[in-house]
Amino acid sequence: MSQLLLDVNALTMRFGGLVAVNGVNLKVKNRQIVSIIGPNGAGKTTVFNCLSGFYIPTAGSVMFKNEQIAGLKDFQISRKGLVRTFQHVRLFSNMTVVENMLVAQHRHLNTNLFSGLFKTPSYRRKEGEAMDHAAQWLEEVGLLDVANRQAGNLSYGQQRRLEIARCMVTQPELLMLDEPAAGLNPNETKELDELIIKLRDEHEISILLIEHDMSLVMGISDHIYVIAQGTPLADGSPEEIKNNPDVIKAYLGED
Ligand SMILES: Nc1ncnc2c1ncn2[C@@H]1O[C@H](COP(=O)(O)OP(=O)(O)OP(=O)(O)O)[C@@H](O)[C@H]1O
Repeated sequence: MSQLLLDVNALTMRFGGLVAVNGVNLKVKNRQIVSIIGPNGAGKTTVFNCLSGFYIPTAGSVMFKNEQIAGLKDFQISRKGLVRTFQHVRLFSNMTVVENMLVAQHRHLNTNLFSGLFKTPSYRRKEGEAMDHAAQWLEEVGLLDVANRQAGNLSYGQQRRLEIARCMVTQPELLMLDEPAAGLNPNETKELDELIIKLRDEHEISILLIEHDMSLVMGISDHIYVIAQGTPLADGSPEEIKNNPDVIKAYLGED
C-alpha cells in the first residue's frame, strides 16, 4: 500500500529580498517517481537544498516519515534515509570507484575513532559488510568491472551512475536526483531511465527528480510538480501536465 514518505507544505526560501521558493507543496509516496520541473531559475534546486539540509527554509514544513526535518543538518537527514545527488558530479576523482563507495558508507555509518584504530570485531564486520554492499551496488549500476579504476577516468555517464550507486549504498528510502540526465548521450539517458525504474520497482525506494529532459520525465514519472518563479504552477500525471495550458505557456514564455 502506498504511504506518504515526504510531505512538504508551504515551503518558502528567501535570499535577502529574493523569494526563490514561495509556498511550494510536495508529496512523495512509497515507491513513487516524482519529478519537479520548471523553467531555468524556477527554484527547483533551492527546493532540493531545503529538503536535504543544505539550506534552512525560511518557512514551511518538511515531514519525512512523519517527522519534521526542516532545519536539521544534511548528515542528519541522510542518516534518516533521504539522500541526494548534485547538479554537477561530486566524486572523489583521484580515488578508485570502489573507494568512493567505501567513503560514502564510512561517512554514513558513524564509526568512531576507537573502533577504527583498534579494529574491533564490530569494526571488521562493518568493513566486510561495506565491501559487500559496494560490490552489490556497483554490479547493479554496471560498474563492477571498473571498480578499481580511478573515478575521474570514467566516462561522464559512468560517473553519474557511480553517484547513484554511492547514494544507494547508504540504503536510502528517498533518493533525490538533481538533473541526472544533464550531459548524457541518448544511450546513457536510456540506461539512466531503466536504472531509475529498477530502483523503484525492484529496490522499492522513491525517487524525487529534477530534470529538464522532458521525454525522460514524461516517460518515468508517477507524478509531476511544476514550479515557475518559485511558485507552484501545477501538479498531476504526465498526461495532465503535458496538456496543461499554464504549463505550456510557462515553457513557451521562456523562449
Ligand atoms: N544561495 C543563494 N543566494 C542567492 N540567491 C540564490 C541562491 N541560490 C539560488 N538563488 C536564486 O534563487 C533562484 C532559484 O534558483 P535555483 O537554482 O533553485 O533554480 P532552478 O530551478 O534549480 O534553476 P535551473 O533549472 O537553472 O538549475 C534563482 O534566482 C537563483 O539565482
